[in-house]
Formats: sequence, C-alpha cells, structure tokens
Amino acid sequence: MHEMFRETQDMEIKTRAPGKIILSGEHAVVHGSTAVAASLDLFTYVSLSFPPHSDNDNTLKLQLKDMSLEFSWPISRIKEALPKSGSLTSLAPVSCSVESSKSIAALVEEQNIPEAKVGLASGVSAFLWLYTSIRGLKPATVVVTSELPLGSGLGSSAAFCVALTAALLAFTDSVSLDVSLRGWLSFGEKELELINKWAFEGEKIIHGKPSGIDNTVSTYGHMISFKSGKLTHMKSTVPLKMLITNTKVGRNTKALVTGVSERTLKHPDAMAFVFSAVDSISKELTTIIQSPAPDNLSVTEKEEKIEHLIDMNQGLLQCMGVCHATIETVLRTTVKYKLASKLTGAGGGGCVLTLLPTLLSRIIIDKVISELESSKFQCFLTGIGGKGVEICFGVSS
Ligand SMILES: Nc1ncnc2c1ncn2[C@@H]1O[C@H](COP(=O)(O)OP(=O)(O)O)[C@@H](O)[C@H]1O
Ligand SMILES: C[C@@](O)(CCOP(=O)(O)O)CC(=O)O
Ligand SMILES: [Mg+2]
Repeated sequence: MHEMFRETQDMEIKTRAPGKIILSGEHAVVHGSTAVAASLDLFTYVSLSFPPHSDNDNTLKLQLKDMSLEFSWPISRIKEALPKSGSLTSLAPVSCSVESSKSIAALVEEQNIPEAKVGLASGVSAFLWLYTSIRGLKPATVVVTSELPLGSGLGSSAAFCVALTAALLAFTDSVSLDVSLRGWLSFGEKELELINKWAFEGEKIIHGKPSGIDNTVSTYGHMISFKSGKLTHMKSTVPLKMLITNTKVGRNTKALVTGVSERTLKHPDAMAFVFSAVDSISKELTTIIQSPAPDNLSVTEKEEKIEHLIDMNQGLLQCMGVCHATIETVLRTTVKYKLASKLTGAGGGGCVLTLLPTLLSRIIIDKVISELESSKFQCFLTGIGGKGVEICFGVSS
C-alpha cells in the first residue's frame, strides 16, 4: 500500500506542467471545430510549502520568481472577502461566480500590481480561486517559475493552472501517490481528469471562453486532437520538427477570442464555412500524422501535405482577423526558404510555427533562424510531444 501524502511542516512539493503548440485549429476549436495540439518541452513549475507551525505565519503567499513579484494576503482578509472558502464538501470543480470574481478582483487590486505587469491580474485571480476552492483558508507559500514566455501563444496560462491545480490537489484525498518515490512522477487517470477540470476553471478566469484544449494537452501531454471538450490521444508517425518564432509582440488571448466571437456574430454564415474548413484541415492532419509508418506515402510526401494544411490554416486564421504585421514578416521570411508557417495559439503577435522537413539541411535551418533573429524575433527548436503534468515529492524536508 502506498504511503499517503499528508501536509507536514517544512515539507515542499513541486509540480510541473508543459506549454503547448497548436498544430491546427486554434480559435475554430472554441467554436466546435477539431484542433490538433502537442505538448512542448518547456514547463511551468509550482512549488507549495507550509509555514512551520512555530512561525505563526497566517498568510497566503504567491511568489512569481521570474518577475521578482510577491503577493501576500492575511488569511483573515481572504476569509472576509471569500467567506465560503473551504466549504466545498466534494472536490468536484466549481466555476467562479460573478460574486466571487468581484471579491477576488478586490483582493488582487489591493496588491498593486505594477502597471507594466497588469496582465498578471487574471493569473493571480485564477490562483486565488483555485487555491481557496481546493485548499480553503490554510496558510502556504506558492512559488511559480516558468520556462514559457507569457502571453505568446504557447499556453503559459494553461500550464500555470495545471501545475497549480496538481500541487493543490496533492494534499487532498483525491490524489494517492507513493511519496517515498523520488524524481518526477505521473498521476493516475482519475487524478488527471480532476486536475484537468479544475485547471479549466482557472483558464476560464484568464481566457473568458476557453475551448479547454490548452489545459487538456498540458495535463495529458503528448499529442492530441480535440473537439467540443473531447480529447483523442494521437501517435505521430512523422518526426514533426518545428521551429518556433516568438515575435515578442505581447497580446492577450481573452481579447483575441472575443474578437473572433464578435466577427462570428456579425458574419455567421461566412465564419461557419471558415470553421468548417478548419475542421477538415485538422481531421486530414490527424490522418496524415498517424498513418502507419511504411505505407504508400513517404515521410517527404506526408510533410508536403502537412505544409499545404499549415498554409491553408494560416489563411483561415487571417480570415478570423487574428494576424499581425510581425506574423506576416515571419511568414515572408520562411517562405523564401520554401518553408510553411502558421501562427500558433491566439495570434495577434505571439508565436509562429514553421515545419522543418526531415531532409532540410542544418545550414538552411541556421540561415532561417539568423534571418528571423536579425528582425529581433526569438527562435526556439524545442522538442514536442513529451509528458504532461508531473509531481515531485520531498523537494526539501
Ligand atoms: N507563470 C505565471 N504566473 C502568473 N500568471 C501567469 C503565469 N503564466 C501565465 N499567467 C497568466 O496567463 C496570462 C497569459 O495567458 P494568455 O493570454 O492566455 O497567453 P498564453 O497562454 O499563450 O501564454 C498572463 O498574463 C497571466 O495572467
Ligand atoms: C485561441 C485558442 O484556441 C488558443 C489560445 O492559446 P494561447 O492562450 O494563445 O496559448 C483559445 C482556446 O482554444 O481556448
Ligand atoms: Mg492561454
């Protein structure tokens, strides 16, 4: 029988959850189309520890290490703003009500987030909702670090919600793992399902109307297709090496998703065709990516088809109004090398994906990267399709 994890003083746990790329179907997935996504080998880490009882420290602290920011709330203040915290009789995920979101907004406002970092307010709000719903009114210190650029289309919001939820649930009866094991450990199926559902509630606070694809791929990892809240695990038979270019133009997913919804309300018929075309593209992509290795299509032929689908998806994202001048610059640069690219995530700046075919020489890859970097963009060659959320016990004792 496994040794159960119970909170004790001086104990710390750490979780990590990956970011993601969307290979096809962003935005359209919010409107019911199929999308394909893969986890990224870049993570958000959350560590959770409790003050020693001798400390009499009755505060909840959130440290955002990369940004050198620390927020803290006396537990008594949280109790005053959110009196129902900790009263859940089950851990079934609950949406943040309008009333609670107003109280949370007041708690966030009191922290005086610097003007330049005001985008963090929604992340801090999601933190307060998830923390108080799952852990109630208990003091703790939560430290967050991330390898993901925030607000760039690589799913930092979902990775944050997934890693946070996993850490918080680790102290409940819903999670039973062998705490004597060391290193990164995976969760069981039921635990993943609960983490994913709670993380979706956090994403709702950050995105407004998320499809759920980002938290799902961050939770389960690997590669998935996703439609109307339902995931299908995929196994790729194509290497799929991707160059990710960050235009470094900041944007906000919530605003972009709202923009697409407004366009859909104004032009429902035209947009229905756009979303349906995206659905067909994603479905064709899932077939090509998973077609058995030695079949009648060579890897090069599959890559050519994938490139056509990337091109078409990018054109449709243009129709949705989520492009940006910097994205166009990346597209113009990579097309000179006959490479196909598309924006990934919400667009409006953020990141662009470029497929690097298997036979493309390292010399060409370096040339493309150096041309993109000379436009002040930042390029990554990161692995995709790795594991989802994981936990590590006994970080300190
Ligand atoms: N490590 C983090 N710490 C705090 N908030 C975070 C963190 N990562 C993401 N967020 C929240 O998510 C927002 C970015 O989410 P979003 O606009 O969806 O872009 P993306 O998910 O593509 O990075 C940030 O402005 C912040 O509110
Ligand atoms: C635009 C969308 O499809 C993906 C958003 O991803 P990101 O937050 O930009 O990483 C929204 C969603 O599916 O919830
Ligand atoms: Mg996001």
